[in-house]
Amino acid sequence: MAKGGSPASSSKGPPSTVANSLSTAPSGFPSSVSYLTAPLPSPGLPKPLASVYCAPCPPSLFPNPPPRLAIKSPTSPLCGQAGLFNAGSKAIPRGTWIRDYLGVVHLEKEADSQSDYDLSLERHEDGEVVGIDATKRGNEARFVNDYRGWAERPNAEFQLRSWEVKDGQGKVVGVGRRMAIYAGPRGVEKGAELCVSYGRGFWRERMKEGENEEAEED
Ligand SMILES: C[S@@+](CC[C@H](N)C(=O)[O-])C[C@H]1O[C@@H](n2cnc3c(N)ncnc32)[C@H](O)[C@@H]1O
Repeated sequence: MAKGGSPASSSKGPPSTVANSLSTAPSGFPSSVSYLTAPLPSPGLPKPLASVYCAPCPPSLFPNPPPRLAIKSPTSPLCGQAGLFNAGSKAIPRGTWIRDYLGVVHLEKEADSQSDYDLSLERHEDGEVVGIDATKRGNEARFVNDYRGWAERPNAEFQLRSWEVKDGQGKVVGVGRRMAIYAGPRGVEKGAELCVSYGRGFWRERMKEGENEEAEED
């Protein structure tokens, strides 16, 4: 559902209130889903990958303070579902980091093909695809809907976010990577529902599943 990009950060950052304000679930977060503040590794995820994709992000390395969000009934006609809204007092400016997409990080062979909350984090040169699934554990990012069918265009986008942790001598002692939601080129208006593009591949798979189900019913 997501593609990569890569705003890397290494030293500059907002005040440490960022980590605190991300530590509690926003209003509307379902009690049936465990609220995460950092991704979790699946049982089969090799340790070197877990150290990159699941390490907590040092508070000083978040790109900006997290905008206020709410989970509510969506603008779109998605019956009984929820969407993610800008609940702040202003528009979210273009390029603002909004949230990391948190969930269980896994290899492709562990992917749940029925999941509505699984996205591709990164494809490695050896062909291995690392995914992240927020079905049972995640954060508010799991509620972002696709723009198709109800909005003219996405107002937000998925991008890969990377950081480096350095020691006192400037030597890199750790790296981290997350799939994150950023405000799109026109920003996100006050009160607006956030929407992204999941990518055509996501919907193509859905259509195939629908066709298979219909064929089974015939
Ligand atoms: C990551 S979840 C998004 C949050 C979801 N609305 C919820 O309430 O949990 C992805 C699922 O939302 C639904 N969805 C998101 N955007 C949609 C759209 N534009 N049209 C139809 N269904 C959509 C689909 O069922 C999709 O599998």
